[in-house]
Amino acid sequence: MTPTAADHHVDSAASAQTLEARGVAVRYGTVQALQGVDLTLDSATITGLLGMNGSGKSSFFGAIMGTVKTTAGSVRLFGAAPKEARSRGLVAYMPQSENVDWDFPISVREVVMTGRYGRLGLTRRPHGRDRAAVGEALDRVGLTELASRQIGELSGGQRKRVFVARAIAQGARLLLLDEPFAGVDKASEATISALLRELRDEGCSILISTHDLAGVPELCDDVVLLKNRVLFRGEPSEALSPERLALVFGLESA
Ligand SMILES: Nc1ncnc2c1ncn2[C@@H]1O[C@H](COP(=O)(O)OP(=O)(O)OP(=O)(O)O)[C@@H](O)[C@H]1O
Repeated sequence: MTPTAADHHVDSAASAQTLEARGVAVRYGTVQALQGVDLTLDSATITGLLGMNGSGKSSFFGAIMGTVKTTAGSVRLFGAAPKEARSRGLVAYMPQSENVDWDFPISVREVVMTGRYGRLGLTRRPHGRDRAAVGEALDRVGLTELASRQIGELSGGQRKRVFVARAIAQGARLLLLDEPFAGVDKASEATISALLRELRDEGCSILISTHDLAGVPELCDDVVLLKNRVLFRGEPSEALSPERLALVFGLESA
């Protein structure tokens, strides 16, 4: 088969660093949410982003997606600017549940199809291959039977799985998950964690903000401790030492 321009993009993306953030700063009026944040991510890793409320986790996700304005520094995804990486479908974002309008009249299948929008062209009319990709993604996260439901008619864990399915349908290579386990029961958390590990093993890089410290050693390969800047980056066992937790959360232990 003759290589296409799209293939060339994917090839060049494969050779570049998944994420390269240098000196990122975000400021809202007088609030300095992030300052001097450096972070690189490789493919095929799950990285936990830990920090207390207000430490800048969501702002960092926004800076990576290019939806929050940075006041200093640079972000490259697969060698491209955030907006370009987004338009190429390389990066997917799962927002915190409270930032989603669950009453919006849209079905599970339609939300997952939005992951294909970048490929649909101006008419936004799905082709057979788009419907097949959505069907496979729904199947993979176990939501096939609920595909026609309005998104508000799902449990907390099912709602999270819709976003994982959307990222799969999109073919994203970097997943940014903001609190994927909030409002999720233990069984659903285990299902979602297993799915994320599978995606990691297929080469995806996954950055997860979570307050669920107990689940971090099993899920994450690597941990970043954030307090408006990166305080620590390394193995979960080192990140979760009592001294480091005290520094970041003011806690004695996990
Ligand atoms: N739109 C905004 N306008 C003004 N200040 C903001 C805005 N968004 C965030 N902030 C402030 O920036 C800082 C970082 O917020 P951010 O939401 O990035 O933290 P977070 O670590 O994601 O918090 P949480 O764990 O509560 O979600 C906080 O002090 C917050 O109050």
